[in-house]
Amino acid sequence: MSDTQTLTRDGIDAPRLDIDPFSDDFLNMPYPYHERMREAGPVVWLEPYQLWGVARHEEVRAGLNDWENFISSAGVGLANFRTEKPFRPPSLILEADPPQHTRSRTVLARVLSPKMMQKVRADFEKQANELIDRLVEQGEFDAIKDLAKAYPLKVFPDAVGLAAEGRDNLLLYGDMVFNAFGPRNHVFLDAVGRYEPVREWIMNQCQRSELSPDGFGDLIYQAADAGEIKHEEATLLVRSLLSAGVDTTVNGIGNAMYCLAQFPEQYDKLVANPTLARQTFEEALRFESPVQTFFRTVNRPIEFAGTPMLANDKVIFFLAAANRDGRQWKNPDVFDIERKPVGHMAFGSGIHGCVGQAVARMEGELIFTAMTKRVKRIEMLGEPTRRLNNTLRALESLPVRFVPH
Ligand code: HEM
Ligand SMILES: O=C(O)c1ccc(-c2ccccn2)cc1
Repeated sequence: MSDTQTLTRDGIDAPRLDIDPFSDDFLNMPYPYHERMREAGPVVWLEPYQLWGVARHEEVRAGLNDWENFISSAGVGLANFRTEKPFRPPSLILEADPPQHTRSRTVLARVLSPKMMQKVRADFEKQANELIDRLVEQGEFDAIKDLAKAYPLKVFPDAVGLAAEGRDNLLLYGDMVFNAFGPRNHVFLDAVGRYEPVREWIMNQCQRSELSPDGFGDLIYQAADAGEIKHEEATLLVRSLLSAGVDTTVNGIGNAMYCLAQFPEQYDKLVANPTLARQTFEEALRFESPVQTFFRTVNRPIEFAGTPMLANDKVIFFLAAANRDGRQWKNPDVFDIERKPVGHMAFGSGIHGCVGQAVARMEGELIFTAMTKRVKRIEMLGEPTRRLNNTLRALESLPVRFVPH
């Protein structure tokens, strides 16, 4: 056995690939690797981590919709909670299966419903308009720090009912949460150093006493008052909002800004037809998916896409690969805001499909609508820099100029 060859399992009835989806090379530029995995077959065996990879749209969708064979309660990262201590107390919604998941989902689905969005839409719209006004005034700025981070960090914690102080901690926490789904590589270790000081702060913000009345957070505690869930469960569900509700939209908006800055003819189309704002955000989610991957754990011996799998096997679903699968999309590698990217996997699919997607879509729609009214052209002033994360596709900086109408 050469020291480079990893110890691998017999009986793998699928193409074996020596691809490490958490290497810097993969995280910096995943698309060639996605292509290799899609072309190798519907399911591949990734040698470095000894796990299954699914990269084609059809099989990603099918796997995420089969929650009984591909479970979440053993963790949706590399770690198997049946054999390893989770890095934090498991989420009562993400890292849960029915019936626990069902109770949590019912509460969060109500709090984050399109009906609730109508209640906060005016605030989100006012903040979007004021922010874009300021950035047009400023002219040159960093589209990540001054726009993609600034907007979600203002509107979402406001809606949750958080105090104004210390909100940058939400970015440190989100970076940690999404790194923790991956291996303990340098990306994770760098993040865990920054996370220690904020762990306690995050849990304090989830206490009912810290949340303003009738915000999203307080509404979760009201569900506990009504006996739907326990009060200690409400605290963890507020943590879910803080874990998943910021770093995701920051990168959804950040990646969309990069798409519009890279392809100015697409921005021209948006300016000519601002009703395409929502669809533009959707196409950016497909083309440059903020959430690239996550896992499931095989619950019992099964055959999936013709491949036998064993209980406790880990399966990684490449959402971003599914979103550029030529079996599903015409010209998948083209950013085209006139495409209707229905069926993309950026929000997942099935019972765990993103419960916050109405919030995310509203943030995207309002920011890009505000921009089209004021900004004639977005000019890139230099190359962006990337923030490597085990799960998220994220930019660190993107220097741009807004040219007003
Ligand atoms: C562009 C922004 C967003 C993206 C790309 C995104 C993506 C996703 C994905 C892929 C999942 C599925 C995870 C799985 O199947 O294991 C998910 C679940 C979830 N998302 Fe989002 N999300 C976004 C914004 C949000 C926001 C704004 C919130 C909160 C307000 C949120 C809260 C959640 C929660 C609580 C879950 C777990 C749902 C469940 O397990 O039933 N997300 N999200
Ligand atoms: O309930 C939580 O704490 C939580 C919920 C959702 C996520 C997540 C995971 C993968 C993709 C998108 N969102 C993370 C954390």
